[in-house]
Amino acid sequence: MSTPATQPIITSSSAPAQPTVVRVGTRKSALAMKQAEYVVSSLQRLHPSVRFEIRGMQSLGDIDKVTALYKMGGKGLWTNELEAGLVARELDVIVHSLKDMPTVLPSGCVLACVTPREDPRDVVVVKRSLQAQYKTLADLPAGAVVGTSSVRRMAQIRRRYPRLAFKDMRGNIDTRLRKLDAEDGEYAVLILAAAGLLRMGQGGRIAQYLESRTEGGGMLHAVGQGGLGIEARADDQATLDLLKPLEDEGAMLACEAERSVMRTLEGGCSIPIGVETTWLDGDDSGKLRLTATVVNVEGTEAVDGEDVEVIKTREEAIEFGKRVAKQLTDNGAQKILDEINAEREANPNPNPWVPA
Ligand SMILES: NCc1[nH]cc(CCC(=O)O)c1CC(=O)O
Repeated sequence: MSTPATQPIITSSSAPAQPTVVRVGTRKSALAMKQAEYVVSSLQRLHPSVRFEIRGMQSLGDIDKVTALYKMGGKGLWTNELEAGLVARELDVIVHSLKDMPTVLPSGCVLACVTPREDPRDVVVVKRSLQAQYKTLADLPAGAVVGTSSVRRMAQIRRRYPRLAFKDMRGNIDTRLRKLDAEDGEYAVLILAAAGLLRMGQGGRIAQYLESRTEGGGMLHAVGQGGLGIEARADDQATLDLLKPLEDEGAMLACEAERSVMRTLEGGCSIPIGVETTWLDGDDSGKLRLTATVVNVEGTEAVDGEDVEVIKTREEAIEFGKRVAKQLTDNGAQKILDEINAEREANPNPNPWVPA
């Protein structure tokens, strides 16, 4: 059979040809656009002959600012439209805040690359007019209002500082800072991710870093916090090859372990879980410590788990995450998870849960 003249000549090399245009999808928020611009400029330097185009898309979570987030389903709220575009081949990659990326991806989609991680910790931001008086959570007087929509953050802080009050706070980072600083505003502090503030050039607003060793009470961050995840189609080898050199292996392994804890525990629903991962004894030891906590909404109960293992591959990271998840369920996390799920089904929860 003769080959029609219009068909490309297939060479013996298995490497797919470089694409000429790569369409990069992202949410349209200022932070998401900044993150996509960072990824695109890094890719552009690596691959000068490829054209990278950013497509900002509004997600359901951005468009509907009224419906309580938990009623909109939680998982995938920020990413469903983008993934539909990826599957339909209208996009070639998606740049996500890893923490907003579901732990289970649509069939045919993969987490292709995790870039170097920004500081994963949560931080305290103090209202401008109170900055001279208060530097840390421990400084705050009884009844001071902490702004956060995250059950994970609220429950962990409430456990250590039961005298503080909590109030929902939604919106993009700039909106939240404006609401915090408003003269007639009721918030004393906000809890935010260091990463978002740093990327938005607002690092100067950070008053206190929260972590497991924070004096007065530890705080574990969200799964994937501070990381950027790049999603692509599993069968798009040419694009996967373009992304490979951007990967930070240490960040990828740590984030895969964190995501595995979450994936193992969550079943059908997102859950309030805090984590912390640390590479021990220098970069080359391969020894990863993973700490995790599951908290109840009231902040009265928490179940903790921790382990150290040598992790060299993605598969090992995922198995490690499963073992820490098992430790959490062995220690009683299932009771907390069942309560959260039962409450969610039974009653339109006045405290919408935001996966932050
Ligand atoms: N929940 C929203 C969200 N998703 C990603 C970030 C920025 C930090 C990051 O990359 O983890 C934020 C803001 C925040 O939690 O303060």
